[in-house]
Amino acid sequence: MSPAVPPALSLDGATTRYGYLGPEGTFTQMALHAWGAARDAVHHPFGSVDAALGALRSGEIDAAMVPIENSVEGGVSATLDALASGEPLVVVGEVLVPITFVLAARPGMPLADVRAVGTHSHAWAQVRGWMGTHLPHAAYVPTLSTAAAAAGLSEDGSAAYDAAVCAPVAAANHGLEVLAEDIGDMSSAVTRFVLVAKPGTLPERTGADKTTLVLYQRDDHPGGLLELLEQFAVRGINMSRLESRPTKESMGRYCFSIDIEGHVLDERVGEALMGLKRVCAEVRFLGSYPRADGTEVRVSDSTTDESFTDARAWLHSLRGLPG
Ligand SMILES: O=C(O)C(=O)C[C@]1(C(=O)O)C=C[C@@H](O)C=C1
Repeated sequence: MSPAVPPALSLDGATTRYGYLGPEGTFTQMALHAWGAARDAVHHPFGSVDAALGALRSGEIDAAMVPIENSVEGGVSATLDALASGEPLVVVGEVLVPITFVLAARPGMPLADVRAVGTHSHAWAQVRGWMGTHLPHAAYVPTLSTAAAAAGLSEDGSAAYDAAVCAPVAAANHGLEVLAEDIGDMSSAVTRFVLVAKPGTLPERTGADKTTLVLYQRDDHPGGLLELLEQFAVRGINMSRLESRPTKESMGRYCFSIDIEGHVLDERVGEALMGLKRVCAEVRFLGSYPRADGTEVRVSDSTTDESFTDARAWLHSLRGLPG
């Protein structure tokens, strides 16, 4: 799978300070390498998504690579929630990384003796079937990342688990022995990562773009979600992700985290955003950026830029205004 081609950003490769969910050996670090971040740039590992995005907000780093969505387990709540509130941040690019897990332990540990396994919650969800078959009695110990689980085994022997589910590179980095390879339940598993920056960086329109939004409703009423979605439907905009997340203010209050196909500079996307601005309590624009898979957006004749500008010129003529 080919990684995203970095767009023209004001993030200059050699001097950019990149943060990522670490430590070394995470899938997130692989995403940063696949993005093409210059090896001589600063690559700063953080212990959590919140810590990486916090450092971005405080100006300690210029951009952060974080996981947002996995093809097996779905959205990464820590990322969705950190982007949905607080000081605004924007996505400037995405990377897709194929996910392959190994089960690794200190040298000499037989598989039959593994009583507890440490890993990231998203990784555990992707190996549940394998664990049920091969280690049905093993307890699960959550760690902040898959590489943190591997690192824990190589430390002073105090880890609360005997084996880690991690990337092959993390096992190698820590001198661990691989007890089993390719233990993911879905061999096609992919995680989507986003490079996040402060607002002010708008990647160029490529014709193969995505826009990410978080929508807050004014109130709860029949057809409320339909009212939001029809803004896309009537303008021929395809949605590629929709998730509801609690606003955390009270029970039953949700916001909607959405990816649509297209760029904020596309007329149809701009018109949809204006429609949402009218009907929502808040529209949080989380960026327009090139799709990692490069698939061009299919646009019907009635929703091209030209059809919108023609219609606007026609309205202006009815109003006696210049085109
Ligand atoms: O723990 C890691 O290695 C990560 O990069 C995090 C993460 C995730 O949040 O989904 C990334 C990819 C895998 O799906 C499992 C864990």
